[in-house]
Amino acid sequence: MKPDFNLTLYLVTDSGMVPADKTLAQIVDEAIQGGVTIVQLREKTADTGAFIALARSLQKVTKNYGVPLLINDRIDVALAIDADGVHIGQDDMSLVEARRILGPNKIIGMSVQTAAEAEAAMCDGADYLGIGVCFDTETKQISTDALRGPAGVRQVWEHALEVGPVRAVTIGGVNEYNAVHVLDYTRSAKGVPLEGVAVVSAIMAAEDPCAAAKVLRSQVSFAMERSWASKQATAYVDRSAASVCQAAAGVVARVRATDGARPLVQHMTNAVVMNDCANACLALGGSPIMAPAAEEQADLARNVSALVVNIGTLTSAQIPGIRAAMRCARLYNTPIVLDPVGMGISTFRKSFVYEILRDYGVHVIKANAGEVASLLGSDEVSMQGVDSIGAGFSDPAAAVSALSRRHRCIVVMTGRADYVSDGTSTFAVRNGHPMQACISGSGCMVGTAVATFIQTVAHEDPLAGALAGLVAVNVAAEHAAVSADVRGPGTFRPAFIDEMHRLSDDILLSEMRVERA
Ligand SMILES: Cc1ncc(COP(=O)(O)OP(=O)(O)O)c(N)n1
Ligand SMILES: Cc1nc(C(=O)O)sc1CCOP(=O)(O)O
Repeated sequence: MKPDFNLTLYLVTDSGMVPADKTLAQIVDEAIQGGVTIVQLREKTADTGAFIALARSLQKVTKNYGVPLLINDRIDVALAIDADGVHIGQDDMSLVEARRILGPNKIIGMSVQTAAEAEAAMCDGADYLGIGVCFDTETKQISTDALRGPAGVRQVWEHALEVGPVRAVTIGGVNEYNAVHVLDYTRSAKGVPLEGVAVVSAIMAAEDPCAAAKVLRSQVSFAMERSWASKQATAYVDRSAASVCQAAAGVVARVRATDGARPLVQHMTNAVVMNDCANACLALGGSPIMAPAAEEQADLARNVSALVVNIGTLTSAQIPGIRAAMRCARLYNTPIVLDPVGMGISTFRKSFVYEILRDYGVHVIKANAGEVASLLGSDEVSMQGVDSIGAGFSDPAAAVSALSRRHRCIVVMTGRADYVSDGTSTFAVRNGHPMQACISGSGCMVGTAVATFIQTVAHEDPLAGALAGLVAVNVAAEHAAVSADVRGPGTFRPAFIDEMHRLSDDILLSEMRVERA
C-alpha cells in the first residue's frame, strides 16, 4: 500500500548547507522534531554510491518518526533503499516511466510551473504537485521567466483543482516570514488551500533547524486555521449593513475602553502627514510610533499591533525600512494597512507597490479611486498628482470587490462616497464632509484609523475593523465641520482631531450611513 503522507511542512535537503559540526541526518532529525512532515533527499552532485549511503542514513531517521522519505530525481537510488517515493521534474524521467518502474505503492511527486504541466502530471498519476517557482531563491539557479509569485501559483492551483482531486505544495523562497501570505493568497476562489509549503534554506540554513521548523509549522497552521482567509473559506456569512455596523461599533468600543493598553500603530508613512497621523492615532485611542529604520524593525515588531505603509513621499532610502517592517509584521501576523498614495504617477511607486503586494501581501488596501484603478490596471479613473479626478468608476462596488478578491484583503476606497469590501460583501459609506478634501492628509488619517481599530479583529472580522476606522474619521469630520470655531481648513484641522477624540461607539452607531452596494 502507498504510505500516507502529509505535505504540511515539506523539507527538501541540501547537503551544501550542512555546517561542519553536523551531519545531514542530524539536521533532518532536528527538523522532524520541529514539525517537518515529509522529507526529500536532493543531491545534485553526489556519486551514486555516496547518494545511496546518505539516503540510508536519512532513512534511519525518517523511519524512526514515521515520516516519508522521497528521493529527488534518482529512481535508481529510491529503488536501492526502498524509499517511500521520488520527486521528479519536467526534465527527468517521465512520470509514466517512473510509475512503471516503482509500481503503484510508491509516492511520486512532480514539479510543475504551468497549468498545462499540472494537468499533464495529474493525468499521468502524480500523487502531488510541487508548484513553483514561487519566489526567487538562492538555493537554485532560476530564470526570471520561471518566477510565478503567489498569484501565478494560484492560477496553476486553480486549474489543477478544476481538473480533479489534487494535492500540492509550493516551493521557492518560502520562509517563516511569507508562508502565511503565500498560503492565504494561493487559496482558490472557493477557498481551497494548498496542502503546505516546501522549503530548503528556511530550515537547512537555519542556525537551529528544530526551532525554524517549529515556527514554520506554526505559520502553516495559522494559515490553515486562524487567518482570516481560512475563516472566510470555511465560515463565511454574507453580511447585512446593520450587522457590520454593529460589529464596527463593537470594535470602536473595544479600543476606546482599553485601560491603558493602547494599540501600538507603527507608521512607515510620508513626511507631509506624519504629525497629523500621529495625532489622529492618539485621538482615536491608539499609540503611534514612526520608526522608519530597517535596523529596528525586528526589535519593535513583537509589540506592534498594526503597521501602516503609506508611500506618499516614497524614496529609495525608505524601501529597506518598509520591507523590513512588512517582513517582521508577517512573522507576528500583525495586520498591515497599505495606502498606495499616488501609485499611478510613476513607475517607481507602481513597481514598489506591486512588489510588496507580491512579497508580503497586506490585510487592507486603503486607496482613492485613481489608486484602485492603478492597482486593477484600469484606465477608467484619472489622477492629478496624488488626487483622483473625474467621476470615478461607473461601478465602484465591482471595482473594490474585484481588487479585494485579487489580493485576498479588505479594500477601503475613499471618495465622495466611500466603499468597503471583503470581496463578497461590499458597502457604500455615505458619511464624511467636503471639508476633508480641503486639508492634506485626511485620506492618510483614514489609513491610520483603520490600523488603529483593525488590530483587535484583524483575523476574525477585518471588514468591521476597517469600517470602524473609516467611519470614525468621517463622522468626526462631520462634527468638526459644523463646530462653532471652524472658519475654514486651518481651523477645521484641529477641530477634526478634537472630534476624533470625542467619538464613542454610540455616536458612531447612531450616525453611520452604511448601505449594501
Ligand atoms: C516539492 C518539490 N517541488 C519542486 C521541486 C523541484 O524539482 P525539479 O524540478 O526536479 O528540480 P530539482 O529539484 O531537481 O532542481 C522539488 N525538488 N521538490
Ligand atoms: C529545489 C527547488 N525547486 C524549485 C522549483 O520551483 O522547482 S525552487 C527550489 C529551491 C527552493 O529553495 P528555498 O526554499 O531555499 O528557496
